[in-house]
Amino acid sequence: MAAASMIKAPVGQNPRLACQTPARGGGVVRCSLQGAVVGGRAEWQSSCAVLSSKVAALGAHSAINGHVAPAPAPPQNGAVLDLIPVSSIVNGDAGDGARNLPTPLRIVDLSPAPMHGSQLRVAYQGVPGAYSEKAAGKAYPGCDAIPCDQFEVAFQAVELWIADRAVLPVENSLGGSIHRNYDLLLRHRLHIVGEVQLPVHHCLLALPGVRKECLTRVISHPQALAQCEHTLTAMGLNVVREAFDDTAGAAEYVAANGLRDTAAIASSRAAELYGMEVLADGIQDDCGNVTRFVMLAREPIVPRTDRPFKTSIVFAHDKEGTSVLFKVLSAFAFRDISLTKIESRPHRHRPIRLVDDANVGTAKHFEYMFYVDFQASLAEPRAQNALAEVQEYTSFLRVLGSYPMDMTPMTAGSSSTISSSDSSSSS
Ligand SMILES: O=C(O)C(=O)C[C@]1(C(=O)O)C=C[C@@H](O)C=C1
Repeated sequence: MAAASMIKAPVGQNPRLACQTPARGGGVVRCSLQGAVVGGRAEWQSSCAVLSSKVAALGAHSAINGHVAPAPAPPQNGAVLDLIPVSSIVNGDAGDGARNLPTPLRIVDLSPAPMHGSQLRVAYQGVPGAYSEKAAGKAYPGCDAIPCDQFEVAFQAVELWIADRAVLPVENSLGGSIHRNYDLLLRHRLHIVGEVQLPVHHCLLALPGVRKECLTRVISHPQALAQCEHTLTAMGLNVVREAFDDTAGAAEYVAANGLRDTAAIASSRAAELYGMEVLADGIQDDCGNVTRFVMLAREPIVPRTDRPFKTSIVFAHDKEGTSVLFKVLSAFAFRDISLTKIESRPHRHRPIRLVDDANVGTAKHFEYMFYVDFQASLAEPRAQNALAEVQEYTSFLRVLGSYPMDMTPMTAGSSSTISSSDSSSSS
């Protein structure tokens, strides 16, 4: 994996944000997989079927990224884009006279990649040595891993064709959900095309020669600090904890500034990269510490039924009471579809709802977006029927992706390669 220089967040306003945010202005939209407005149950089912066939057709056409259907190119100021392979012209399919014609531009030629090559470019948050970089390598062996200084930048790198995929953490077995990425999934239009689970093995790193007793501070990513909290206390260290953007970045910071009173929590690879010493190995509070990452792409993959799939959705409702959530969950329970995750996040545009004076006027309700992962493929009729039913109960529903489950056994320290339909075709 080659590492590029880090992509930084653009300074100033982001003109793309408005069109990337669904349900803007406080309203709720009814949308299908592609964000189109749809109506009742029958329409939902037919749009599922239409989408499946469209994606399948595109997938068959794709020569760029294996099973992932090619996305439309970003607007190119009137440039004409053509997916016809150059070889069909050069090989004479278009007649002798065509041999001297200029070669048509292809989508891949227009990519503003900093390291343009044949490898898949995968954006992750952090600097080399971060766990996210390792997850990118596990998801897409041999990829060009592109470091980004923020999660948001990794999303934009894919949207702007600087990267082909992003690999981002969404939950950890000790620290729980990484809420920022749930919010970003909703604000951006990328699709989840896979998941990868990474055992996370933390080390306490300090400059060579520094002893534990000299430490007054430990810095790391908040998730890493949370995952080591009990061990740090049990070690008897008299240190303050400070949050840093990412684990490897914390190690780099200590090394670059020659801080002899500060340790970083990071990987052993970060120790090697930044010339740090490992003071303690395996300091996570649980030896089975695992972080789940999702792989994101501009286009969805073709849902299949020949292997275990997971589907991720997000929904909101505007009806009073709690029965909506109960009904939604029952739509899966009645079809024997297991849920693997449920997460609620405050509704960005409707965080509080005031009840009017006639209803005493003091009650305030928080409103939520619900994220649910369930174990079924969107190609299965039971999943389509469950979603059709969910749509009847909700005011907003979006499918974030239907993708192969990471089935690798989670033994401590294991980092075997997964083979999803997306990753296996990309390396
Ligand atoms: O800081 C890193 O190394 C990361 O890759 C980020 C991150 C996270 O956001 O959860 C990833 C895995 C670990 O759980 C700790 C930190």
